[in-house]
Amino acid sequence: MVLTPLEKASILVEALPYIRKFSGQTVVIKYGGRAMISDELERGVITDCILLKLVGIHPVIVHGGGKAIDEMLERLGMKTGFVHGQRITDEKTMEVVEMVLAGKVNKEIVTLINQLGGKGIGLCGKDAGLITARKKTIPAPPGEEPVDLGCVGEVERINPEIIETVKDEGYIPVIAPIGVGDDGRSYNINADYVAGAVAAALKANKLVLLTDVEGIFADRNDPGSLLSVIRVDEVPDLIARGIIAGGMIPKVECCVHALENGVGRTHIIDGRILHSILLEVFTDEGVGTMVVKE
Ligand SMILES: Nc1ncnc2c1ncn2[C@@H]1O[C@H](COP(=O)(O)OP(=O)(O)O)[C@@H](O)[C@H]1O
Ligand SMILES: CC(=O)N[C@@H](CCC(=O)OP(=O)(O)O)C(=O)O
Repeated sequence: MVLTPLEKASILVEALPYIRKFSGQTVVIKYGGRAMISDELERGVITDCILLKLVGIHPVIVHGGGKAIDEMLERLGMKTGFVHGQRITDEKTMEVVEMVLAGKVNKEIVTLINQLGGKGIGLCGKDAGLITARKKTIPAPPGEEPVDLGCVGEVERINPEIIETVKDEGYIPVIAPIGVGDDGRSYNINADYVAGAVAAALKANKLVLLTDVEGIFADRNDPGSLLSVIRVDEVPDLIARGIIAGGMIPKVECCVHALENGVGRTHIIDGRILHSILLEVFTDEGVGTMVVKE
C-alpha cells in the first residue's frame, strides 16, 4: 500500500490528540507467547515502544518466552509439561527458565531497544526487590491429588520503585517474569500475571496484552464475532459458558485484576499485526478487545 503525502499527514494528525492525552502516562505491554513469532514483528513492537517513549509516554515491557524455554529444554534433553497453562517447574527446570528468561530473552529485547535508538534496561523480579513471589498452589478437584507445580510462583507484591526510577530517567524497563521468595528462592511466574500486577502497582494508564488472535471472540468459529469491548462484570459468565477459555483466561483475569487496582484501560490485541501497539494507542478505532470496568 502506497500512501499519498496527504494520507501520511492525516495519520500523524490523528495521533496528535492521543499524544497530548497520554503524554506523561504509563503503558504496560505484555510481549510474549505466540506474539513473539518473528524478527520483523519483534522489531515492530520495539519500534512502537521507542516511539511512545519519544513522544513522552512511558512504555514498560513485561516479556514471556515460553517458546524459548521449550527450545532450550529440548536442547538439554529435558522434558516439560503444563497443568492449567502453567509449566511444571522442578529445581533443574527453574535454573533453565531463569537463564532463558532473565539471561537470554530479556537481554535480546534490551539489545534490540538499544540498537533501534532507545534506552532499554533489563530487570527481573530479583532486581531491587521488584517481584516478591510465593509458591502457587492449584486446588485439586474433589477426589484428586493436588498437583505440585514445583517452583511456579504467584505474585505476592510488586515494589515499583526501580521501574519508576528508570522510566523517569528515560529508560524503557524490560521485565522478565521471575519472582523471588522471602527465602531467596526463584519462582517461575506466568508473564500475563506479572504484567497485570506490574500495571496495577504502577497504576498504569493502560495495559496492553499482545497475543496471537485479533481479540476475544463471542464464537471462535465466527471471525465476525470479535467483541470490541467487554465489561468486568461480564467476564465470569463468559468464562463459565466456555466462551473465554484456555490461555485467554489468564489474560482476561489479569485485565480484571489491573482494572480493579486502578489501571485505566486494558486491551487484548493481535501481536501478529505489525505496529499493533501504535494502532491501539494512536488511532480512533483502536484494535482488539478492550476490557473495561463499566
Ligand atoms: N473467546 C476467545 N477468543 C479468542 N481466543 C480465545 C478465546 N478463548 C480462548 N482463546 C484462545 O486463547 C489463545 C491465546 O492464549 P495463549 O495461547 O495463552 O496466548 P499467548 O501464547 O499469546 O500468551 C488463543 O490463541 C485462542 O486459542
Ligand atoms: C509458570 C509458567 O508457565 N511460566 C511461563 C513463563 C514464561 C511465559 O509466560 O511466557 P509466554 O508469555 O511466552 O507464554 C513458562 O514457563 O513458560
